[in-house]
Amino acid sequence: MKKLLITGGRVLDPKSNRDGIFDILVEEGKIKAIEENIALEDVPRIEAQALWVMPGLIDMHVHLREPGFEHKETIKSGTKSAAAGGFTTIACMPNTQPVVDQASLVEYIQIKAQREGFVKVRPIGAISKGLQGEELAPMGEMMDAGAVAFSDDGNPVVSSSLMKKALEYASMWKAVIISHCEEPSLSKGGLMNEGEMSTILGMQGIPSAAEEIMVARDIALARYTGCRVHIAHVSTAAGVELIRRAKRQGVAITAEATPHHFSLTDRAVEGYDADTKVNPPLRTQEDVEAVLKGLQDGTIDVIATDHAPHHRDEKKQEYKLAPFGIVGLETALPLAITHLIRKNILSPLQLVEKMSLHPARILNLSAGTLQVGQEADITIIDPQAEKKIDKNQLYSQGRNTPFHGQSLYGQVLYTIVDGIVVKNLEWIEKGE
Ligand SMILES: NC(=O)N[C@@H](CC(=O)O)C(=O)O
Ligand SMILES: [Zn+2]
Repeated sequence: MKKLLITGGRVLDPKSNRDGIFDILVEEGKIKAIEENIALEDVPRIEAQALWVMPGLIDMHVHLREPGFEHKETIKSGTKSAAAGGFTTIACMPNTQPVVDQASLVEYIQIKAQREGFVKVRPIGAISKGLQGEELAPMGEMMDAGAVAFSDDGNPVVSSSLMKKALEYASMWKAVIISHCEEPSLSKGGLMNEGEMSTILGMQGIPSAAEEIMVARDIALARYTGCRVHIAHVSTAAGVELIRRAKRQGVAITAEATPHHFSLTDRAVEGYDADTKVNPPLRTQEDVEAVLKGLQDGTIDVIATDHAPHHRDEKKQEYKLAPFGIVGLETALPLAITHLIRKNILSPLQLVEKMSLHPARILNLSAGTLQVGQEADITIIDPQAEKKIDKNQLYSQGRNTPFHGQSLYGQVLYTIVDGIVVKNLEWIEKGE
Protein backbone atom coordinates (compact mmCIF):
# COMPACT_ATOMS: atom_id res chain seq x y z
CA MET A 1 0.00 0.00 0.00
CA LYS A 2 1.78 3.10 -1.25
CA LYS A 3 1.33 6.04 1.07
CA LEU A 4 2.40 9.66 1.07
CA LEU A 5 1.85 12.23 3.79
CA ILE A 6 1.82 15.96 3.01
CA THR A 7 2.06 17.93 6.22
CA GLY A 8 1.50 21.50 7.32
CA GLY A 9 0.75 23.09 3.94
CA ARG A 10 -1.86 25.71 3.12
CA VAL A 11 -4.51 23.58 1.44
CA LEU A 12 -6.47 25.47 -1.22
CA ASP A 13 -9.60 23.76 -2.51
CA PRO A 14 -12.25 26.08 -3.93
CA LYS A 15 -14.77 23.28 -4.48
CA SER A 16 -15.03 22.60 -0.74
CA ASN A 17 -14.19 26.22 0.05
CA ARG A 18 -11.20 25.04 2.05
CA ASP A 19 -8.31 27.43 2.71
CA GLY A 20 -6.29 26.48 5.77
CA ILE A 21 -3.43 24.46 7.20
CA PHE A 22 -4.06 20.72 6.87
CA ASP A 23 -2.29 17.41 6.49
CA ILE A 24 -3.18 15.22 3.52
CA LEU A 25 -2.74 11.45 3.44
CA VAL A 26 -2.47 9.80 0.04
CA GLU A 27 -2.92 6.06 -0.29
CA GLU A 28 -3.13 3.88 -3.39
CA GLY A 29 -3.26 6.90 -5.64
CA LYS A 30 -6.23 8.45 -3.88
CA ILE A 31 -6.73 11.06 -1.18
CA LYS A 32 -7.40 9.07 1.96
CA ALA A 33 -7.68 11.83 4.56
CA ILE A 34 -7.50 15.60 4.96
CA GLU A 35 -7.22 16.53 8.63
CA GLU A 36 -5.62 19.08 10.88
CA ASN A 37 -3.18 16.59 12.24
CA ILE A 38 -2.43 13.16 10.82
CA ALA A 39 0.08 11.36 13.05
CA LEU A 40 1.76 8.59 11.08
CA GLU A 41 5.29 7.27 11.34
CA ASP A 42 7.29 5.53 8.63
CA VAL A 43 5.38 7.08 5.76
CA PRO A 44 7.14 9.06 3.02
CA ARG A 45 6.47 12.67 3.83
CA ILE A 46 6.51 16.05 2.18
CA GLU A 47 6.86 18.90 4.67
CA ALA A 48 4.78 21.66 3.16
CA GLN A 49 5.09 24.42 5.77
CA ALA A 50 4.74 27.84 4.05
CA LEU A 51 3.80 26.10 0.80
CA TRP A 52 0.49 25.99 -1.06
CA VAL A 53 -1.08 22.58 -1.65
CA MET A 54 -3.54 22.72 -4.53
CA PRO A 55 -5.52 20.34 -6.69
CA GLY A 56 -3.31 19.49 -9.67
CA LEU A 57 -3.39 22.28 -12.24
CA ILE A 58 -5.32 21.60 -15.45
CA ASP A 59 -4.44 23.28 -18.74
CA MET A 60 -7.23 22.98 -21.25
CA HIS A 61 -5.32 24.50 -24.18
CA VAL A 62 -2.01 22.84 -25.09
CA HIS A 63 -0.40 22.07 -28.44
CA LEU A 64 1.62 18.86 -28.06
CA ARG A 65 2.56 18.68 -31.78
CA GLU A 66 2.64 14.87 -31.91
CA PRO A 67 1.94 13.26 -34.32
CA GLY A 68 3.61 15.07 -37.17
CA PHE A 69 5.61 17.94 -35.71
CA GLU A 70 7.93 16.11 -33.31
CA HIS A 71 10.70 18.59 -34.09
CA LYS A 72 8.63 21.18 -32.18
CA GLU A 73 7.41 19.04 -29.26
CA THR A 74 6.51 15.45 -28.44
CA ILE A 75 4.00 13.97 -26.04
CA LYS A 76 6.98 13.09 -23.85
CA SER A 77 8.64 16.52 -23.82
CA GLY A 78 5.34 18.38 -23.64
CA THR A 79 4.06 16.40 -20.66
CA LYS A 80 7.43 16.79 -18.93
CA SER A 81 7.09 20.53 -19.40
CA ALA A 82 3.55 20.27 -17.98
CA ALA A 83 4.78 18.39 -14.90
CA ALA A 84 7.50 20.99 -14.40
CA GLY A 85 4.83 23.70 -14.56
CA GLY A 86 2.56 22.01 -11.98
CA PHE A 87 -0.02 20.64 -14.42
CA THR A 88 -1.37 17.15 -13.74
CA THR A 89 -3.83 17.13 -16.64
CA ILE A 90 -3.58 18.81 -20.02
CA ALA A 91 -6.00 18.82 -22.93
CA CYS A 92 -4.26 18.83 -26.29
CA MET A 93 -5.41 20.51 -29.46
CA PRO A 94 -5.98 18.53 -32.67
CA ASN A 95 -3.93 20.68 -35.09
CA THR A 96 -1.34 17.95 -35.58
CA GLN A 97 -0.38 16.05 -38.76
CA PRO A 98 -2.57 14.07 -39.28
CA VAL A 99 -5.26 16.16 -37.66
CA VAL A 100 -7.00 14.46 -34.72
CA ASP A 101 -10.34 14.13 -36.49
CA GLN A 102 -11.13 10.45 -35.92
CA ALA A 103 -11.28 7.95 -33.08
CA SER A 104 -8.04 6.13 -33.97
CA LEU A 105 -6.02 9.29 -33.46
CA VAL A 106 -7.75 10.11 -30.18
CA GLU A 107 -6.77 6.59 -29.09
CA TYR A 108 -3.22 6.92 -30.39
CA ILE A 109 -2.54 10.04 -28.33
CA GLN A 110 -3.91 8.46 -25.17
CA ILE A 111 -1.89 5.26 -25.61
CA LYS A 112 1.29 7.22 -26.32
CA ALA A 113 0.63 9.47 -23.31
CA GLN A 114 0.07 6.50 -21.03
CA ARG A 115 3.38 4.99 -22.14
CA GLU A 116 5.58 8.07 -22.26
CA GLY A 117 3.69 10.89 -20.60
CA PHE A 118 4.46 12.47 -17.26
CA VAL A 119 0.91 13.73 -16.72
CA LYS A 120 -2.64 12.93 -17.86
CA VAL A 121 -3.47 13.86 -21.43
CA ARG A 122 -7.03 14.38 -22.66
CA PRO A 123 -7.36 14.87 -26.42
CA ILE A 124 -9.55 17.53 -27.99
CA GLY A 125 -11.00 16.37 -31.31
CA ALA A 126 -11.32 18.48 -34.44
CA ILE A 127 -14.68 20.07 -35.25
CA SER A 128 -14.18 19.70 -38.99
CA LYS A 129 -12.41 17.03 -41.00
CA GLY A 130 -8.79 18.02 -41.53
CA LEU A 131 -9.57 21.41 -39.91
CA GLN A 132 -10.85 22.37 -43.34
CA GLY A 133 -14.02 23.99 -42.04
CA GLU A 134 -16.22 22.14 -44.51
CA GLU A 135 -17.51 18.88 -43.11
CA LEU A 136 -18.06 17.87 -39.50
CA ALA A 137 -15.60 15.31 -38.10
CA PRO A 138 -17.13 12.21 -36.44
CA MET A 139 -17.59 13.67 -32.96
CA GLY A 140 -19.53 10.79 -31.44
CA GLU A 141 -16.89 8.21 -32.21
CA MET A 142 -14.16 10.55 -30.95
CA MET A 143 -16.13 11.08 -27.72
CA ASP A 144 -16.40 7.30 -27.28
CA ALA A 145 -12.64 7.06 -27.78
CA GLY A 146 -11.96 9.62 -25.03
CA ALA A 147 -12.11 13.09 -26.58
CA VAL A 148 -13.13 15.72 -24.01
CA ALA A 149 -14.05 18.64 -26.29
CA PHE A 150 -13.94 19.79 -29.90
CA SER A 151 -12.07 22.62 -31.55
CA ASP A 152 -10.54 23.69 -34.87
CA ASP A 153 -8.10 25.82 -32.86
CA GLY A 154 -5.49 27.53 -34.95
CA ASN A 155 -8.30 28.17 -37.42
CA PRO A 156 -11.64 29.83 -36.89
CA VAL A 157 -14.75 27.93 -37.98
CA VAL A 158 -15.66 30.41 -40.69
CA SER A 159 -19.01 28.92 -41.68
CA SER A 160 -21.66 29.94 -39.15
CA SER A 161 -23.84 27.09 -40.34
CA LEU A 162 -21.09 24.51 -39.64
CA MET A 163 -20.51 26.09 -36.22
CA LYS A 164 -24.24 25.85 -35.43
CA LYS A 165 -24.24 22.16 -36.38
CA ALA A 166 -21.10 21.55 -34.33
CA LEU A 167 -22.72 23.12 -31.26
CA GLU A 168 -25.82 20.99 -31.69
CA TYR A 169 -23.89 17.75 -32.17
CA ALA A 170 -21.46 18.38 -29.33
CA SER A 171 -24.32 19.10 -26.95
CA MET A 172 -25.69 15.59 -27.56
CA TRP A 173 -22.60 14.31 -25.72
CA LYS A 174 -22.56 17.25 -23.31
CA ALA A 175 -19.22 18.22 -24.84
CA VAL A 176 -18.07 21.78 -25.24
CA ILE A 177 -16.98 23.48 -28.46
CA ILE A 178 -13.84 25.57 -28.02
CA SER A 179 -13.80 28.47 -30.43
CA HIS A 180 -10.73 30.21 -31.84
CA CYS A 181 -12.35 33.58 -32.55
CA GLU A 182 -10.87 35.30 -35.55
CA GLU A 183 -12.62 36.82 -38.57
CA PRO A 184 -10.10 35.79 -41.22
CA SER A 185 -10.79 38.44 -43.84
CA LEU A 186 -9.72 40.99 -41.23
CA SER A 187 -6.81 39.10 -39.70
CA LYS A 188 -5.27 37.65 -42.85
CA GLY A 189 -1.67 38.73 -43.37
CA GLY A 190 -1.51 40.42 -39.99
CA LEU A 191 1.53 39.90 -37.77
CA MET A 192 0.66 41.82 -34.61
CA ASN A 193 -2.12 43.89 -33.07
CA GLU A 194 -3.33 46.66 -35.35
CA GLY A 195 -2.79 50.04 -33.74
CA GLU A 196 -0.22 52.64 -32.90
CA MET A 197 2.54 50.07 -32.35
CA SER A 198 1.98 48.27 -35.66
CA THR A 199 2.15 51.64 -37.42
CA ILE A 200 5.38 52.57 -35.64
CA LEU A 201 6.91 49.17 -36.39
CA GLY A 202 5.64 49.14 -39.95
CA MET A 203 3.96 45.76 -39.67
CA GLN A 204 0.56 44.65 -40.91
CA GLY A 205 -1.93 44.54 -38.06
CA ILE A 206 -4.68 42.23 -36.83
CA PRO A 207 -7.57 44.44 -35.69
CA SER A 208 -9.28 43.70 -32.39
CA ALA A 209 -12.54 43.66 -34.36
CA ALA A 210 -11.44 40.33 -35.89
CA GLU A 211 -11.89 38.78 -32.45
CA GLU A 212 -14.93 40.83 -31.47
CA ILE A 213 -16.91 39.83 -34.56
CA MET A 214 -16.39 36.11 -34.02
CA VAL A 215 -17.09 36.28 -30.28
CA ALA A 216 -20.35 38.07 -31.12
CA ARG A 217 -21.25 35.42 -33.69
CA ASP A 218 -20.53 32.56 -31.31
CA ILE A 219 -22.60 34.20 -28.60
CA ALA A 220 -25.48 34.50 -31.08
CA LEU A 221 -25.16 30.81 -31.96
CA ALA A 222 -24.88 29.69 -28.33
CA ARG A 223 -27.92 31.78 -27.47
CA TYR A 224 -29.90 30.47 -30.42
CA THR A 225 -29.07 26.78 -29.94
CA GLY A 226 -28.86 26.80 -26.14
CA CYS A 227 -25.57 24.90 -26.51
CA ARG A 228 -22.29 25.52 -24.69
CA VAL A 229 -19.41 27.39 -26.25
CA HIS A 230 -15.99 28.14 -24.75
CA ILE A 231 -14.03 31.09 -26.11
CA ALA A 232 -10.31 30.32 -26.39
CA HIS A 233 -7.63 32.90 -25.57
CA VAL A 234 -9.79 36.04 -25.34
CA SER A 235 -7.49 39.02 -25.81
CA THR A 236 -9.55 42.15 -26.41
CA ALA A 237 -11.54 44.54 -24.24
CA ALA A 238 -14.45 44.24 -26.67
CA GLY A 239 -14.38 40.44 -26.51
CA VAL A 240 -14.38 40.47 -22.71
CA GLU A 241 -17.31 42.91 -22.63
CA LEU A 242 -19.39 40.79 -25.02
CA ILE A 243 -18.80 37.69 -22.90
CA ARG A 244 -19.67 39.59 -19.73
CA ARG A 245 -23.00 40.72 -21.18
CA ALA A 246 -23.83 37.31 -22.64
CA LYS A 247 -23.21 35.64 -19.28
CA ARG A 248 -25.50 38.14 -17.57
CA GLN A 249 -28.18 37.22 -20.07
CA GLY A 250 -27.78 33.54 -19.29
CA VAL A 251 -26.00 32.39 -22.47
CA ALA A 252 -24.05 29.14 -21.90
CA ILE A 253 -20.64 30.65 -22.53
CA THR A 254 -17.28 30.27 -20.80
CA ALA A 255 -13.92 31.80 -21.64
CA GLU A 256 -10.20 31.50 -21.04
CA ALA A 257 -7.30 33.96 -21.06
CA THR A 258 -3.61 33.17 -21.42
CA PRO A 259 -0.83 34.38 -19.14
CA HIS A 260 0.80 36.28 -22.01
CA HIS A 261 -2.40 38.18 -22.69
CA PHE A 262 -2.75 39.28 -19.07
CA SER A 263 0.91 40.22 -18.63
CA LEU A 264 2.22 41.71 -21.90
CA THR A 265 1.16 44.43 -24.33
CA ASP A 266 2.08 44.95 -27.97
CA ARG A 267 4.98 47.11 -26.79
CA ALA A 268 6.81 43.80 -26.28
CA VAL A 269 6.99 43.50 -30.08
CA GLU A 270 9.23 46.59 -30.28
CA GLY A 271 12.48 44.66 -30.73
CA TYR A 272 10.97 42.47 -33.48
CA ASP A 273 11.58 39.36 -31.38
CA ALA A 274 9.55 36.58 -33.03
CA ASP A 275 8.95 35.02 -29.60
CA THR A 276 6.35 37.78 -29.17
CA LYS A 277 4.50 36.65 -32.30
CA VAL A 278 1.34 34.88 -31.25
CA ASN A 279 -2.25 34.47 -32.26
CA PRO A 280 -4.31 36.27 -31.08
CA PRO A 281 -1.61 38.95 -30.90
CA LEU A 282 -0.45 40.80 -27.80
CA ARG A 283 -2.82 43.74 -27.49
CA THR A 284 -2.86 47.21 -25.90
CA GLN A 285 -2.69 48.25 -22.26
CA GLU A 286 -6.45 48.85 -22.32
CA ASP A 287 -7.03 45.28 -23.50
CA VAL A 288 -4.72 43.85 -20.84
CA GLU A 289 -6.62 45.78 -18.18
CA ALA A 290 -9.92 44.47 -19.52
CA VAL A 291 -8.62 40.89 -19.41
CA LEU A 292 -7.48 41.42 -15.81
CA LYS A 293 -10.90 42.86 -14.90
CA GLY A 294 -12.57 39.93 -16.65
CA LEU A 295 -10.51 37.47 -14.63
CA GLN A 296 -11.34 39.32 -11.45
CA ASP A 297 -15.11 39.60 -11.91
CA GLY A 298 -15.54 36.04 -13.18
CA THR A 299 -16.21 36.89 -16.84
CA ILE A 300 -13.12 34.84 -17.70
CA ASP A 301 -13.44 31.41 -16.10
CA VAL A 302 -10.11 29.83 -16.94
CA ILE A 303 -6.41 30.53 -17.30
CA ALA A 304 -5.07 28.35 -20.13
CA THR A 305 -1.59 28.54 -21.58
CA ASP A 306 -2.12 27.97 -25.33
CA HIS A 307 1.33 26.34 -25.05
CA ALA A 308 2.45 26.53 -28.70
CA PRO A 309 6.02 25.28 -29.10
CA HIS A 310 7.95 25.83 -32.32
CA HIS A 311 11.44 24.83 -33.38
CA ARG A 312 14.09 27.47 -32.75
CA ASP A 313 15.02 27.56 -36.43
CA GLU A 314 11.41 28.42 -37.27
CA LYS A 315 11.31 31.18 -34.67
CA LYS A 316 14.76 32.46 -35.69
CA GLN A 317 13.35 33.68 -38.98
CA GLU A 318 12.35 37.29 -39.49
CA TYR A 319 9.11 38.36 -37.79
CA LYS A 320 7.06 38.05 -40.94
CA LEU A 321 8.02 34.43 -41.60
CA ALA A 322 8.16 33.02 -38.06
CA PRO A 323 5.15 30.94 -36.95
CA PHE A 324 2.67 32.18 -34.32
CA GLY A 325 2.96 30.78 -30.80
CA ILE A 326 4.43 31.04 -27.31
CA VAL A 327 5.35 28.20 -24.93
CA GLY A 328 3.46 28.53 -21.68
CA LEU A 329 3.40 25.46 -19.47
CA GLU A 330 6.41 26.37 -17.34
CA THR A 331 5.75 30.10 -17.01
CA ALA A 332 1.98 30.06 -16.36
CA LEU A 333 2.03 29.63 -12.58
CA PRO A 334 4.84 32.17 -11.96
CA LEU A 335 3.09 34.70 -14.21
CA ALA A 336 -0.19 34.14 -12.37
CA ILE A 337 1.42 34.51 -8.95
CA THR A 338 3.35 37.61 -10.02
CA HIS A 339 0.60 39.44 -11.93
CA LEU A 340 -2.61 38.17 -10.29
CA ILE A 341 -1.88 37.10 -6.72
CA ARG A 342 0.75 39.64 -5.72
CA LYS A 343 -1.30 42.46 -7.27
CA ASN A 344 -4.49 41.27 -5.55
CA ILE A 345 -6.40 40.69 -8.77
CA LEU A 346 -7.30 37.18 -7.61
CA SER A 347 -7.37 35.42 -4.25
CA PRO A 348 -5.48 32.12 -4.01
CA LEU A 349 -8.79 30.22 -4.11
CA GLN A 350 -9.89 32.10 -7.23
CA LEU A 351 -6.58 31.27 -8.88
CA VAL A 352 -7.10 27.56 -8.19
CA GLU A 353 -10.62 27.85 -9.61
CA LYS A 354 -9.25 29.20 -12.86
CA MET A 355 -6.30 26.83 -13.15
CA SER A 356 -7.95 23.63 -11.94
CA LEU A 357 -11.61 23.52 -10.87
CA HIS A 358 -13.15 25.40 -13.79
CA PRO A 359 -11.26 23.63 -16.58
CA ALA A 360 -12.26 20.31 -14.96
CA ARG A 361 -15.91 21.39 -14.93
CA ILE A 362 -15.89 22.65 -18.51
CA LEU A 363 -14.33 19.39 -19.76
CA ASN A 364 -16.48 17.18 -17.47
CA LEU A 365 -13.40 15.75 -15.70
CA SER A 366 -13.67 14.34 -12.19
CA ALA A 367 -10.63 16.36 -11.13
CA GLY A 368 -9.90 19.87 -9.92
CA THR A 369 -10.52 19.28 -6.23
CA LEU A 370 -8.85 17.91 -3.12
CA GLN A 371 -11.39 15.73 -1.35
CA VAL A 372 -11.32 12.33 0.30
CA GLY A 373 -11.76 9.57 -2.28
CA GLN A 374 -10.55 11.79 -5.11
CA GLU A 375 -7.61 10.82 -7.35
CA ALA A 376 -4.48 12.26 -5.75
CA ASP A 377 -3.52 14.85 -8.38
CA ILE A 378 -1.79 17.50 -6.31
CA THR A 379 0.47 20.49 -6.99
CA ILE A 380 2.65 21.99 -4.28
CA ILE A 381 4.20 25.41 -4.81
CA ASP A 382 6.26 27.97 -2.97
CA PRO A 383 4.41 31.24 -3.69
CA GLN A 384 7.27 33.36 -2.32
CA ALA A 385 10.20 31.86 -4.21
CA GLU A 386 11.59 34.10 -6.91
CA LYS A 387 13.14 32.69 -10.04
CA LYS A 388 14.49 33.98 -13.29
CA ILE A 389 12.96 32.45 -16.41
CA ASP A 390 15.67 30.93 -18.57
CA LYS A 391 14.44 29.72 -21.95
CA ASN A 392 17.42 27.41 -22.25
CA GLN A 393 16.36 25.54 -19.15
CA LEU A 394 12.81 24.72 -20.16
CA TYR A 395 11.73 21.08 -20.30
CA SER A 396 9.68 21.86 -23.39
CA GLN A 397 11.52 21.46 -26.67
CA GLY A 398 10.21 24.90 -27.52
CA ARG A 399 12.32 27.90 -26.54
CA ASN A 400 9.83 30.47 -27.77
CA THR A 401 9.05 32.51 -24.68
CA PRO A 402 8.99 36.29 -24.48
CA PHE A 403 9.57 36.00 -20.71
CA HIS A 404 13.24 34.99 -20.93
CA GLY A 405 15.25 36.78 -18.27
CA GLN A 406 12.22 37.95 -16.26
CA SER A 407 12.26 37.38 -12.52
CA LEU A 408 8.95 35.95 -11.37
CA TYR A 409 7.46 34.76 -8.10
CA GLY A 410 6.05 31.30 -7.46
CA GLN A 411 7.91 28.07 -7.96
CA VAL A 412 6.40 24.61 -8.48
CA LEU A 413 8.08 22.18 -6.08
CA TYR A 414 6.06 18.98 -6.46
CA THR A 415 3.65 17.68 -9.06
CA ILE A 416 1.79 14.56 -7.97
CA VAL A 417 -0.27 12.45 -10.39
CA ASP A 418 -2.40 9.62 -8.98
CA GLY A 419 -0.34 9.72 -5.80
CA ILE A 420 2.99 9.46 -7.63
CA VAL A 421 5.44 12.34 -7.43
CA VAL A 422 6.28 13.06 -11.08
CA LYS A 423 8.19 16.25 -10.40
CA ASN A 424 10.12 16.82 -7.19
CA LEU A 425 12.93 18.85 -5.69
CA GLU A 426 15.56 16.68 -7.33
CA TRP A 427 14.60 18.18 -10.66
CA ILE A 428 15.37 21.57 -9.24
CA GLU A 429 18.58 20.50 -7.50
CA LYS A 430 19.91 18.72 -10.55
CA GLY A 431 18.90 21.65 -12.69
CA GLU A 432 17.56 18.88 -14.87
N1 LIG B 1 -1.61 30.49 -30.58
C1 LIG B 1 -0.77 30.43 -31.58
O1 LIG B 1 -0.16 31.47 -31.91
N2 LIG B 1 -0.58 29.30 -32.27
C2 LIG B 1 -1.21 28.04 -32.07
C3 LIG B 1 -2.60 27.98 -32.62
C4 LIG B 1 -3.65 28.72 -31.83
O2 LIG B 1 -3.83 28.48 -30.62
O3 LIG B 1 -4.37 29.52 -32.41
C5 LIG B 1 -0.34 26.96 -32.69
O4 LIG B 1 -0.81 25.83 -32.89
O5 LIG B 1 0.83 27.24 -32.94
ZN1 LIG C 1 -6.10 29.48 -31.11
